[in-house]
Amino acid sequence: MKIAVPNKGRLHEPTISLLERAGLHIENGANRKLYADTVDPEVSILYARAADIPEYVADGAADLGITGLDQAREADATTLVDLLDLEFGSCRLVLAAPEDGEIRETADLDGKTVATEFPNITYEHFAERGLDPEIVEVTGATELTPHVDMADAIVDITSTGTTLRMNRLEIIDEVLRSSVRLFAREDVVDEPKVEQIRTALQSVLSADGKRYLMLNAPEGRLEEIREALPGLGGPTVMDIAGEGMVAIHVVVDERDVFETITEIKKLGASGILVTEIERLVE
Ligand SMILES: Nc1ncnc2c1ncn2[C@@H]1O[C@H](COP(=O)(O)OP(=O)(O)OP(=O)(O)O)[C@@H](O)[C@H]1O
Ligand SMILES: O=P(O)(O)OC[C@H]1O[C@H](OP(=O)(O)OP(=O)(O)O)[C@H](O)[C@@H]1O
Ligand SMILES: [Mg+2]
Repeated sequence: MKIAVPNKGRLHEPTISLLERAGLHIENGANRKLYADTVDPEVSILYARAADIPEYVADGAADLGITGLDQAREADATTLVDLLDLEFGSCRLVLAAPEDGEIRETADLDGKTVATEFPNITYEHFAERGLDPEIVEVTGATELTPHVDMADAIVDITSTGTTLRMNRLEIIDEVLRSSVRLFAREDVVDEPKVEQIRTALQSVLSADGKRYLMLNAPEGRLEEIREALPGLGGPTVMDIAGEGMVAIHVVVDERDVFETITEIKKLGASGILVTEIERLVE
């Protein structure tokens, strides 16, 4: 089983970190290598450009791929199945035009020129509305094109909005919301290894923002303490031999930790320990 992952750019680092946290440690993965092994002898890594990953998976060079939804849509790889939202690389593909210019809405672009790194998505967006602008494909610095008379508007990625603002462009329309996904080729979706990888990645996402709370409590106050714990599926309670005390373990949301601790201390809890959770399989 081969997973195609971004070899550079902003998606590289978070993808590697997620795989590591999921237990798929990468071995011999020195920079600029095309392939790397993982601790799982059945799983290897293929490094590729984010934009090429959908095609690599569709063509069989890899079986799974981690890249942005925008890239999968642009590649129009219809044999790809979106298995899991990995919840990073969140951005929007938007139609934007010069502030205070003539272009006020999407329809104003009929017969005009739109520059983009995403010609297929852009074409679809306008075609669905019965519009037919000229689409100019660029490979970067798209935001400059309206200022050098190359285009009347652009379709480009935005997240914080800084780049658009810096280039005095404003959003006319939203074309696509994107985030990084785990994609699989249709014919491998049912393989046990694919489900195993999906579950491992999911377990990292599930653990995010959660904490493991351990504490000791007088047995007599167990019910009150139980009520104060906003736990996932209820706490685990263990007897501490012969002391009239119980040990309680529970998973709580990170944002509830402070309030919960204050509450349970009042109820006689002691020896409270809070730890991070690496993975959580629900
Ligand atoms: N500003 C952003 N905020 C969030 N996600 C982004 C942003 N820009 C791009 N992305 C996501 O990251 C993906 C890849 O973008 P990135 O810039 O890392 O690669 P790239 O431009 O292809 O890199 P390179 O040109 O160096 O190969 C995009 O397809 C999109 O899904
Ligand atoms: O809304 P913002 O937070 O400003 O982000 C948007 C910018 O981010 C991306 O560029 P990137 O930084 O990847 O540079 P690149 O053009 O070299 O790919 C994208 O192409 C935009 O230019
Ligand atoms: Mg980029």
